[in-house]
Amino acid sequence: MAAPAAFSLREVLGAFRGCVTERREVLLEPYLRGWRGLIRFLHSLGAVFSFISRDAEAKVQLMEGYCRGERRERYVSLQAMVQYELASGVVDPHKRSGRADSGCRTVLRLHRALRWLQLFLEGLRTAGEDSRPSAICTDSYNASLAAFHPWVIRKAATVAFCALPPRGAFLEAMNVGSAEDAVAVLGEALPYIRDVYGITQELFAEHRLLDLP
Ligand SMILES: CCCCCCCC/C=C\CCCCCCCC(=O)N[C@@H](COP(=O)(O)O)[C@H](O)/C=C/CCCCCCCCCCCCC
Repeated sequence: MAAPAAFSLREVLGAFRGCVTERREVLLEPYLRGWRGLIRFLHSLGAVFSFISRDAEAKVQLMEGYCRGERRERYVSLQAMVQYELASGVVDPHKRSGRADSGCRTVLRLHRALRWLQLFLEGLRTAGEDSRPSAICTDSYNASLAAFHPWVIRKAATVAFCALPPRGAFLEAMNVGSAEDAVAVLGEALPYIRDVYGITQELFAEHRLLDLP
């Protein structure tokens, strides 16, 4: 069997660039492809991150199942998915209980993680050469995802972040050339990630889906 292709930041950039349509809809196929690329990168960082990649992978897989399933036309975009799952009662923003496998709930977890990613990449791009990815990652996590995680996950995540390589090695692992090249590609990728995050946030807020249990 062929070895999985190496991570490239350009692929992730391409996926997130292809997410938003002219009508400002977020397409699920490239969205999940972007996540697949990120998970691949996480694998390359070692087994200490596997509890994180397993969770992200399970969520992406669940969504891929919907995108290829019987109701795939309902899962072409986030907007179509929200409309369908609300109309069919798969999710109900007024009830505390809800289906743990709904698309809206699953995307909400990825969406919150996208905010972490945005902060982390912004930090990596703008911090000085002596900065440590572990510190930037911890700060970005505390400012975003941590609020949604119980103590034990926060603790495990913070310990794992300490294993991140130094900035130079981290940027080179993105496979776009030198650390300077990687910083330039991050600068290109960030507006697309920000846009996808902003549209999703607005959509979920409009339908009161930001607190789905
Ligand atoms: C552009 C390349 C450079 C950056 C590369 C970053 C690669 C990151 C890849 C994946 C990010 C992980 C996404 C994690 C999704 C977590 C979703 C979540 O919040 N799940 C929790 C709640 O789910 P339910 O129980 O409600 O179903 C779940 O409890 C979480 C469990 C695992 C721990 C999650 C810790 C998240 C830390 C995020 C930082 C990742 C650190 C990567 C270091 C570069």
